[in-house]
Amino acid sequence: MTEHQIGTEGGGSAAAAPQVRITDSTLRDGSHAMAHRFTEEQVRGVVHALDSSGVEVIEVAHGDGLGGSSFNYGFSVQDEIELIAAAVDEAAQARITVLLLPGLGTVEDLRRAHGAGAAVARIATHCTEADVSLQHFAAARELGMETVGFLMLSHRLGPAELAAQARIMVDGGAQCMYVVDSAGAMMLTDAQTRVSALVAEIGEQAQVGFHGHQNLSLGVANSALAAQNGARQIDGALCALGAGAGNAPTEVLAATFDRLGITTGVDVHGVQAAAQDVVRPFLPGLPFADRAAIVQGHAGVYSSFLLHAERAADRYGVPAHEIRRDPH
Ligand SMILES: CC[C@H](O)CC(=O)C(=O)O
Ligand SMILES: [Mn+2]
Repeated sequence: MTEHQIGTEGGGSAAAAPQVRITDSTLRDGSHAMAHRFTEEQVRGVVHALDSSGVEVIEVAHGDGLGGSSFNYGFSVQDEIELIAAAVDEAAQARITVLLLPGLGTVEDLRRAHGAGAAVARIATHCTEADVSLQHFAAARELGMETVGFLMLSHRLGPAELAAQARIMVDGGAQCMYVVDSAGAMMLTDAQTRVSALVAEIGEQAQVGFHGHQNLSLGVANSALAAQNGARQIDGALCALGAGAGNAPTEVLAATFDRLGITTGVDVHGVQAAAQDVVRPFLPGLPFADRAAIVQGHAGVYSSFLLHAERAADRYGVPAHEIRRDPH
């Protein structure tokens, strides 16, 4: 085992801080699969269930982040600041996080989210564009928020180049840097080598995280390998609700980490109940690796394009998987 590996052999007493922090993104990434139609009642139900299961960080925003509600990306049915405030009100111990894509969301949006009680700011850029996030990290730190950097479509850069982009965000104020498999395209070694490279580059100053999608059904396996290679923050969503074939399911991550001896502080049975009894009843359909989602994972196409491809498929009578044609 290396110094970054964890699990049964690494120990961890009952009183110790969890080895991995699970951030649940049902109410943000899951918003893509809901066509951004979350209601306050649904938000309160999900937050209550996650919070009472010990999930420490819960993400709430439009699927494309703060300010995403628009003609281009799809309008939210209820204003995201109202949903954030409801989530903050409902949570007894969990902190609410928001995602912001510079250019889509603004520093002013971040201030509003902070004003509604959001405590963690996750700033996301394409994996080659870390430098566009600097003013947003500065603003988040000034507001006293915890900061996380999100390098989207991380499969598009090799480990060393990705680590160099992570370094830019850490120097700008990020306290954790995520390897983000937006397309669910990463093979097992892709996730391992990228997480290891980030740990080597920024591990002294910041944590490393992993966000996996299920397009090739590797989100959970990649998340487990990420944790075993030094990632300390891992994302999930109840019932896998998320863009493309969905995210690594929170309830499966919790059970898998438990079996691996990796502590998360999450009640394994509580999140299963949250998925089955709270989220499943309002799902429009179960996230699934159908043909269009597999094509997306195979070709490395952004998962949030699925909804738009499906709408275009309906409109123009062309199969969604052909719109996102696989170059391989
Ligand atoms: C548009 C934001 C995006 O959905 C962020 C994310 O979750 C990802 O890249 O996977
Ligand atoms: Mn995602």
